[in-house]
Amino acid sequence: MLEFKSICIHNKRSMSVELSQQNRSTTASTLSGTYYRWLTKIKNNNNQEAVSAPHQHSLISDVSGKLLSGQVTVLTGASGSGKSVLLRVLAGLLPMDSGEVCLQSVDPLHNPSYHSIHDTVPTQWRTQVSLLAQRPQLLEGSVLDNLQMPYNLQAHQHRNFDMDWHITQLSSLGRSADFLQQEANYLSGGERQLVNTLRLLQLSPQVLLLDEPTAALDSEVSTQLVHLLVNWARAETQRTLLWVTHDTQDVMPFADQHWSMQAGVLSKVF
Ligand SMILES: Nc1ncnc2c1ncn2[C@@H]1O[C@H](COP(=O)(O)OP(=O)(O)OP(=O)(O)O)[C@@H](O)[C@H]1O
Repeated sequence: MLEFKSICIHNKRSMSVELSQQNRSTTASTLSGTYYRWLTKIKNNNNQEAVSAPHQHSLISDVSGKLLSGQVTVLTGASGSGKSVLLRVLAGLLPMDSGEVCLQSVDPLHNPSYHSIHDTVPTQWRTQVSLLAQRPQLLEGSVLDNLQMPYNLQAHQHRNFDMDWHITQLSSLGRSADFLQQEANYLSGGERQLVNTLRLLQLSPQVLLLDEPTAALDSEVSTQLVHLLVNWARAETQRTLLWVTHDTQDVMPFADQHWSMQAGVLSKVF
């Protein structure tokens, strides 16, 4: 289960205003007279702007929620409303200005443990809370090279690559084992997303954050991928999915929760 509370993120403009205010204060303490009064006036003007228009400077405002184990949560909202920003924060890829994200796990003896994002090494956090990004980055080489790549990383060196598992998943996506030998550089956008998805799923994170995973796929493969992801989530009780999409048709029948993001504010639809 992943719980997040009171997350706030300001955009760069407001951060640069805050920083420049701090710099001006430091400089002003060494000055006096006209220049000091001028600096104070600028500072006050900036403060008035921030007070009169607080939401202009927030990408995410006081956002809280719970992703329960075994559940699929669908997140919708207008373009630019902050959905991807929230996913990146939960994955530990974007720092928050305030708030908490906490992962609850249960060991084989059913003892719960809690890990705060603030106290966990980022690489360790991302082995359990993984983001499937909108624009997949693949390396030069074959599909197989890309799928095997994570096992070179220290965080996954103790795991073994399972070729049979990949062939089974590819078959459910209408692809034969020959797909593994294709050059990643020549893949279509949709095929790149399939490789990216399998590359993450094989590592078995507890929380999977999906940023429009079916956007580049035709409707047949899109339906196949939705089934693959939902089946994957349901295969282990601790897994949970947070699914950002503009196309709810395929995934909504599997949704346990539906959230909506509007201008950085999260609300519950059900
Ligand atoms: N690191 C950042 N610093 C400042 N602004 C950012 C940053 N990342 C995103 N933004 C801005 O935050 C807003 C929300 O972006 P986000 O990518 O979360 O939108 P979205 O809801 O996922 O949209 P879409 O549905 O089109 O993918 C946008 O205006 C974007 O320009």
